[in-house]
Amino acid sequence: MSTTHEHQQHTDHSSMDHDHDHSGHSGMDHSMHMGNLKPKFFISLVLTIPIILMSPMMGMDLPFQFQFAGSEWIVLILATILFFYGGQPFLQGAKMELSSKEPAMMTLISLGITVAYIYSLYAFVMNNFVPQADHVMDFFWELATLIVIMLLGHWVEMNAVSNAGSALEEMAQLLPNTAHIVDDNGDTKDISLQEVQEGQHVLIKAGEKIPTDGTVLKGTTSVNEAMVTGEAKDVEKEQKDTVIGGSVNGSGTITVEVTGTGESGYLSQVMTLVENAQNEKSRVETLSDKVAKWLFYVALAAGILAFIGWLITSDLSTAFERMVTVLIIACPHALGLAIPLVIARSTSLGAKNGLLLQNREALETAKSADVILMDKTGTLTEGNFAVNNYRSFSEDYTADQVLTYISALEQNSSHPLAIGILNKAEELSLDIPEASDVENLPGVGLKGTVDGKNIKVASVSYLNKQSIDYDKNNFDELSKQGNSVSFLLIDEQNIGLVAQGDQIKPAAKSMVQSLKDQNIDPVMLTGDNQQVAQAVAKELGIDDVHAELMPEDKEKMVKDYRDNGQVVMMVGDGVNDAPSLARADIGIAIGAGTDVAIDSADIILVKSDPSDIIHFLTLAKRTQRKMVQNIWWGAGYNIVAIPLAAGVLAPIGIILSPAVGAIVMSLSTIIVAINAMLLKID
Ligand SMILES: Nc1ncnc2c1ncn2[C@@H]1O[C@H](COP(=O)(O)OP(=O)(O)OP(=O)(O)O)[C@@H](O)[C@H]1O
Ligand SMILES: [Cu+]
Ligand SMILES: [Mg+2]
Repeated sequence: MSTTHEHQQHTDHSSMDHDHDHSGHSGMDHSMHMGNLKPKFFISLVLTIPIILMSPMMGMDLPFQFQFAGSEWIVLILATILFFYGGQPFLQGAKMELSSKEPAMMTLISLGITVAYIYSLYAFVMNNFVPQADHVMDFFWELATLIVIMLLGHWVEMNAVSNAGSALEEMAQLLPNTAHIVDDNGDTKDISLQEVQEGQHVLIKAGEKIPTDGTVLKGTTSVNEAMVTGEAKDVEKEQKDTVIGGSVNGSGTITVEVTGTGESGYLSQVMTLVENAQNEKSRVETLSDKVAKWLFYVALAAGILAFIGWLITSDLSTAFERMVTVLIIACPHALGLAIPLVIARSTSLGAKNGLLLQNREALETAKSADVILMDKTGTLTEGNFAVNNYRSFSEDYTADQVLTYISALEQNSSHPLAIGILNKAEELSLDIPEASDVENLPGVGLKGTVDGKNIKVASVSYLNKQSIDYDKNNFDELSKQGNSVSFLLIDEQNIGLVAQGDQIKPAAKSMVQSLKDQNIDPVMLTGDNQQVAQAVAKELGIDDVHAELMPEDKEKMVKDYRDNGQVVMMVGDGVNDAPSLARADIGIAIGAGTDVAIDSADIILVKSDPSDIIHFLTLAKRTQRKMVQNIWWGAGYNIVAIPLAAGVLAPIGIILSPAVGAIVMSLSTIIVAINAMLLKID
């Protein structure tokens, strides 16, 4: 069985709105209902100062402390306000966790502060109203500092998380508010971006932000797409080139026809993808919540054990004190942050560098990748076909007619080969008839009806399979020169061919080498003919080549490798790659590819640059390292603190107080947060 890929459609924009208000996406499970912790932290801090001054820490009077008649009442009142006001976010979080029967971090914190508060109330009553009782140590000092430090920690955490999420906000701000619409008379008028519709003509002046996706009708310019695709170099644009909403126009003035606005625009789609990727955090949350749940029981058990142990070796009140201390100290704060912060950072870092992570699991799987299957056309090569040769084998048709018939079918295709052919037809100003009943033959070509004739555009493997004759010498010569050859069949008769050449992407060769250096075997899979495949593979240094594959063959290759126990990455762009992308352990789609491929993939290379595969591997490696580091920093605190608080080292005089525990906890939290932010890709 393959892993199920539960991708949300990247075309689902229900969560998008025109105002690009993404304030609610930071998505930390328990922080969502915590409100603004900043004022809460500062008010709690002010309340805490008199408590620290007037209440003994762990029963010890510190030099700066003072007491006067009735001061214990002030401490009691302040601590009560602090408990209900400052502790409210945690208590509320715990209520939610408990009502869903999932005790986790908030429950642990609440357990700590509630136990501290109630125990201190008990101490207060005993010390003030039961004259003959022994003095009972209260925990007001600890209660106050715990709440303040906890608030600080969560405030920092939420800040860190919303910073990680701000890649989305940055993207949202790329779009201007208005667009200059050009009407049929050539007059321009400014309208708000929401009102712009597909098909309208928009004027973009030098230096302005480009408001929508579109195709250039008039003018030339260079455009900075860095904020959208991460491509640092300016991109030259002339007639027919596409521009992306959110990129910045350089020195020229252009008029574009709008092809995508608002929600259908590229930028919105990218934002939806990022959002989906970030929402996957909730799954990680539950994972760390699971750990917290486990810790909750450990803390309870440790508390009870400490109670029993101290009851045997000491007295009841010490036993209570120790138990309370253990429960106060068990807060797994940093642990809850360890993974989500890294994922959030990694996702936004990826997005800024042209890597969209649709499925974060890919970050973890990447470390064990054994083999990478790569599609040729559009992935390793540009997919920018140019017709080098076209001819007729039949006396009834001229070469131009062959091209005309082929073009009639290709008008209905978005395959890279189709675009090359149509460009040629246009160059020759051929008059192309309409085709009807056009059907895509995956891995083969197209079929349809033109002028009442049954027409097919087919690959050489189809001819071989159907035993249709062709001039092998001529075919070999063309394909050895690197041409992809498509035949025209009329009523299954071989009428002619068109041969087109493509260029290898400049970054492909070094990418292949770098994969080999990382011990990931590069394999090329292509639907194209054997000779072209060999030529490209040789150029790139790929030894393992499989050509003339049908989409299902590609998928089967992926399956075979996986059945062999290998972890498979698959990179592709076309409809024919979609099944293999979904089947692979890590599916990587080329951003310029088809929507189906993009929807099936775990990762999208926005810039369509093969070297971003290497960047992804680097990002994955670093993310993994940070996660492990952070889990140790987070759990390390608990591993050390719980037994210390329970009094394991009491025989040699070391006992952890709740206050010191809280300080260490905050330190480990800050380390985890900073460590996550230090994740870089270069
Ligand atoms: N629209 C089309 N026009 C002409 N030929 C086509 C078309 N679609 C497919 N073919 C033929 O079928 C073959 C296989 O196509 P397919 O899309 O599976 O792979 P490809 O794009 O050539 O290569 P790759 O798998 O490397 O992307 C092509 O090489 C071509 O001969
Ligand atoms: Cu905490
Ligand atoms: Mg392809």
